[in-house]
Amino acid sequence: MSEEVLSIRNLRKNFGEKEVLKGVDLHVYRGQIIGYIGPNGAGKSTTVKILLGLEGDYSGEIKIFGRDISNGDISYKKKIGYVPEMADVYDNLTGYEYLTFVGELYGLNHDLVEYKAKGLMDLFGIGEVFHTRIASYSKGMRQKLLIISSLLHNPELLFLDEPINGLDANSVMVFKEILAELAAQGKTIFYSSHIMDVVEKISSRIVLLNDGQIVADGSFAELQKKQGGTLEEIFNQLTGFHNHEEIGRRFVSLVQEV
Ligand SMILES: Nc1ncnc2c1ncn2[C@@H]1O[C@H](COP(=O)(O)OP(=O)(O)OP(=O)(O)O)[C@@H](O)[C@H]1O
Repeated sequence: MSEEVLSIRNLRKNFGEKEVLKGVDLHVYRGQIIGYIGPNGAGKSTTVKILLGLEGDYSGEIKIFGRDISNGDISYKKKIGYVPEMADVYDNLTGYEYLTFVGELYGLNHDLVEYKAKGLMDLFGIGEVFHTRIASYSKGMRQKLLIISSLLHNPELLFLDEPINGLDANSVMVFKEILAELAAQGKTIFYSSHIMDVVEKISSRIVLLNDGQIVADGSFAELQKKQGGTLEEIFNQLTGFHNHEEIGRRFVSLVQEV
């Protein structure tokens, strides 16, 4: 087994009275692409925020790169990249200004960041807006900028929350290649999404969180062997959801009441 990058033991988290994470155990190894899925409100973002040190007050043990993250040493964050589901980018900056700012925060030399930022924007098809203000970027362009900013410092561990939001079909193909190549280079990727067919294709391992607990953990082939069907069907079965047709009918029926 290759190097353990992330280890979570009996992770529990409450918001007030509500227990949101109910004893999560997870061990992630170098080069894995983890598809981290689950219903709305299952606790996926909460897990990721705790791992990133953005949310505290949890119980259990978390080790990243072999070190307990509660020990006050935050140097592990230098080797992490993060694409949040929703991010405020600085609209008044240009792509160039934003990326060089982020790169320099990571301690990279200005010329190197500028070179990488321009090259990565060119490759992602947005090079022509390098010196244009972000305020005028389309949704997909902003998303590409976020992806690039998460990778400038060549992180070992990447957290991606709905990273393909707004990306067109061609860009999604490029992005899938980028993920496969990063994993082949030994990077570890934690990928949260509700787009099941993409998760099914890109993940080397799928972890399904339901109501604060892991209810499935394995490759798509392994899950399919146990449950059968597509990942969407496996998701429906394991989260006990069978009444979409009835809900859809009742929803439209209520819409029609005027
Ligand atoms: N800051 C907070 N204060 C109180 N409750 C919170 C807070 N953040 C999250 N929660 C609650 O914790 C639960 C898990 O939320 P979380 O955002 O982790 O879910 P998720 O699995 O990421 O959902 P989604 O798929 O909708 O993004 C929800 O019930 C949510 O209301």
